[in-house]
Amino acid sequence: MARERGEPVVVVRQARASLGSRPVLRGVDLTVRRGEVVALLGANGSGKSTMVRALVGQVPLTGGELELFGTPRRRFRQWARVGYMPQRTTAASGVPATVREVVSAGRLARTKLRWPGRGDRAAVDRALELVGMADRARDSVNALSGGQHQRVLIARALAGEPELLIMDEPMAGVDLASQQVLADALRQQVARGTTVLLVLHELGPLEPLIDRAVVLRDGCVAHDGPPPKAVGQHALPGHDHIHPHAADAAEPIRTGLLI
Ligand SMILES: Nc1ncnc2c1ncn2[C@@H]1O[C@H](COP(=O)(O)OP(=O)(O)OP(=O)(O)O)[C@@H](O)[C@H]1O
Repeated sequence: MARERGEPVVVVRQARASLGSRPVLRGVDLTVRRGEVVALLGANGSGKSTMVRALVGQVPLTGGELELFGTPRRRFRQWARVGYMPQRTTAASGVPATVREVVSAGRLARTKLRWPGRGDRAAVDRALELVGMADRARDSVNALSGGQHQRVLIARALAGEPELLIMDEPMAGVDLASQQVLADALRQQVARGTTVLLVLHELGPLEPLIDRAVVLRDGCVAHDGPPPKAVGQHALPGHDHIHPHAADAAEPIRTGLLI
């Protein structure tokens, strides 16, 4: 893809972090430049969520450095420039809120204490349109399916019109039709120049959007380069090419990146 590459938006240098007594990040290097769409891949427990949670300040580093928009993370305050979608949670959290209210919360870093204006409402409308939830705006989030919750959480991240979008497994538990809707929403966002860092298990319908894949293994970077070409499980580096019908399939061929 021939998008203009700009200055680094995310810089991670030799990041180290522990959860409890377990070292989870063991010297991660990662750079995402303006306009890039980077997928963070890796097996369960390889440290992907911990890496993006460290970026948004939810996990402290025990070593190394993080920068957002050229500013060291601990001094970074411009959170309106960053949209974060956490790993699958429910948008409901027991609070009786409408879809529109949850998505509007994505504007808070921009509106701060002022009353939301026309521009804010337009941004919320656009985000709801993008994920195909405009007709559900007045519904309670408690009445949504899992995939619809994901759409609402993505709309909440988009509503803030962030320059950098960080998403942790946005496609988890989402059916193929919804994945396509979300991929289209993301494509439109990327066309507007948004930089994206995504934690993914497989590339799926997002594959054409991904510029680069960074694969973590045991808290270290095992691969940083072009994304795998094919779609689905077979697309993942490290997928064991073993098939039940294969005559001598005793030894799986490991390409070695995920496991
Ligand atoms: N609160 C915690 N306390 C202790 N260890 C934790 C905690 N949260 C996660 N871990 C461990 O940290 C490691 C990395 O977890 P992380 O969630 O970053 O992995 P991941 O690559 O995102 O995995 P997944 O694909 O399963 O979401 C795992 O071994 C996990 O068991």
